[in-house]
Amino acid sequence: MISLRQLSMHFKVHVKEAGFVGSLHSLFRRQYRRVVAVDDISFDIPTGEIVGFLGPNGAGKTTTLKMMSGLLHPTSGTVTVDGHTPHRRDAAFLHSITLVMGQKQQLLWDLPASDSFLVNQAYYDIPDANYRKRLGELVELLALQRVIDKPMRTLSLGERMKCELAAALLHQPKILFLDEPTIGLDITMQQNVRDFIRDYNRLHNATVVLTSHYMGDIAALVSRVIVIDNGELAFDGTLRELTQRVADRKILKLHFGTLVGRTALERFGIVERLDGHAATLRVERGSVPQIAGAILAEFPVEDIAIEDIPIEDVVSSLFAGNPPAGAAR
Ligand SMILES: Nc1ncnc2c1ncn2[C@@H]1O[C@H](COP(=O)(O)OP(=O)(O)OP(=O)(O)O)[C@@H](O)[C@H]1O
Repeated sequence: MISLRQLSMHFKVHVKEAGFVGSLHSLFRRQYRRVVAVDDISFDIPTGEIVGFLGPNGAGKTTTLKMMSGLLHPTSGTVTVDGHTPHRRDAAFLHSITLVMGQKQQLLWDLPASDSFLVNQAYYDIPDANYRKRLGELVELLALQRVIDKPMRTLSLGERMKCELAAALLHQPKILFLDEPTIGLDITMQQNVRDFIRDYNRLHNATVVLTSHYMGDIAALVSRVIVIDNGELAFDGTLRELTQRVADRKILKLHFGTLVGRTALERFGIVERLDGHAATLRVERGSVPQIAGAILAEFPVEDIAIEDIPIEDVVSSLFAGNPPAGAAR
């Protein structure tokens, strides 16, 4: 179980004055600005859950992950991970977690991954038999057979990411902090990494906390999303609840018995698509029953379906800096 209580992180940032004279000034009279990266966040994550962190750039997601994995000491509040206080970084805690940062490579560039794996074996004190078994499983699951003996610098981005994941999981952590694990990967490789994370979660009942800008990762993996905006908790619930709360519109998919003109349909909502007898309309959520009724009365409708706004659209509006209205759970 991971528990955050009123967790905050403030950074003190040196403010430099502009120009040469300003730089001189700053040398003698240093001025600081406070950046509130995380502001009074509380939530619990039970063992075995996969949680997605969403929010615009600079919202505080990575800072929260760093506090949960013990890289940063919170300014105030508490975080406990399976009873450990992360920033104390005691051995039992370090053995139970892993942190993978998609933007930051941790394996040595000039060495093959197999050498870095041995370093991790020594660091985590993994007995030989266990090491060979786990490595075998990871190499198999991630299809790394032809990759691990080549120097990292000769590998593709996707191959490097898979090696990073293998190295990060050799000690079989129960808690995975994954910061943009699929960044820069092509679609097939993203899918492979996603499948792998899901399998690992099921196999080991591992808790996974994930940030990603890729909707595919979120939709495929997480049962719960936590939205952070401007350092604050903006939403905590399921993807479906998020869609319902954020989207003030719904989609009407219609199939008509005859051709229907665009202008006739525009009276009811935004026409997203009109293709022969098929049309897609975006309509106000609250007016769906009246609009559907009026369309059915006016046109020869053969089929009608009412759907939520695609989750991709919901999330891209979050990343565009329009946080969901409504209080956190
Ligand atoms: N070491 C630091 N010193 C000063 N400010 C920092 C530091 N680390 C993060 N920040 C600031 O804290 C805020 C939150 O940053 P953070 O990296 O946690 O956001 P994020 O949600 O992970 O963003 P992104 O999606 O772009 O990775 C930002 O304003 C960032 O500039």
